[in-house]
Amino acid sequence: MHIFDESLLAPHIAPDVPSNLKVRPLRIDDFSKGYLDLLGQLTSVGTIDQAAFEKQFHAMKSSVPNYHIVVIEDITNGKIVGSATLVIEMKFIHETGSRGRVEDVVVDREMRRQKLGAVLLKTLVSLGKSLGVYKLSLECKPELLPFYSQFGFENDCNFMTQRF
Ligand SMILES: CC(=O)SCCNC(=O)CCNC(=O)[C@H](O)C(C)(C)COP(=O)(O)OP(=O)(O)OC[C@H]1O[C@@H](n2cnc3c(N)ncnc32)[C@H](O)[C@@H]1OP(=O)(O)O
Repeated sequence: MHIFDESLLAPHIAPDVPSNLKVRPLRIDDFSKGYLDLLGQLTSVGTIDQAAFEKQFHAMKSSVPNYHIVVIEDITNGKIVGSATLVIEMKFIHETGSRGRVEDVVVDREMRRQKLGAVLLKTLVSLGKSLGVYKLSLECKPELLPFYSQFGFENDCNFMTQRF
C-alpha cells in the first residue's frame, strides 16, 4: 500500500536514476526497510513501533492536504536511502489555491553526493507544478541555500519558529 497514487508520481520521476534504485511513494512496509532510521539522520524520530507507524501512515494517507512522501529504495538490499515530502496545503487565498511545502529531505549518509538529493528535489518540483500549486516553499539551514537554489528556490523571507 502506497501513501499516494504511484501513477501520479511516475511522470515526474527525474530520468537520471541509477538502475539499482527505485523512486516511489512511501509504502506501509517501509517501516521494515529502514525508513525511520533514515529520518533519524535528519532529526530526532523517537521510539515508534510498527503499530504507531502504521496508524500515522493511514492518517496521512487519508488526510487532505495530501502527504506526498517520495522515497528512494536501493533494490539490491531493500533499504530506503532517500526521502522527501511534498505537503499540499489548501487555501482560500489565490482563488482557493494550494501551496506546496517541501519537507524532510534526507539522503543516507553513505549515499550522499551521488545526486539522489537532486533526484528527489527535481521530482517534487515537477509533481508540485503538475498539482497546480501557486508556490513551493521550504525551510533550511543557510549552508543548504546553494543546494536548494539549483532547483528554483530563492531565499526571499525570514523564517520564525516556536518550539514546544
Ligand atoms: C527542507 C528540508 O528538509 S531541509 C533538511 C535537509 N536535509 C538534511 O540536512 C539532512 C542531511 N543531509 C542530506 O541528507 C543531504 O546532504 C542532502 C539531502 C542535503 C543532499 O543530498 P545529496 O544526495 O548529497 O545531494 P546531491 O548529490 O543531489 O547534490 C547535488 C549538488 O548539490 C550541492 N550540494 C549537495 N549537498 C550540499 C550541501 N550540504 N551543501 C551545499 N551544496 C550541496 C552540490 O553542488 C551537489 O553537487 P556535487 O556533489 O557535484 O558538488
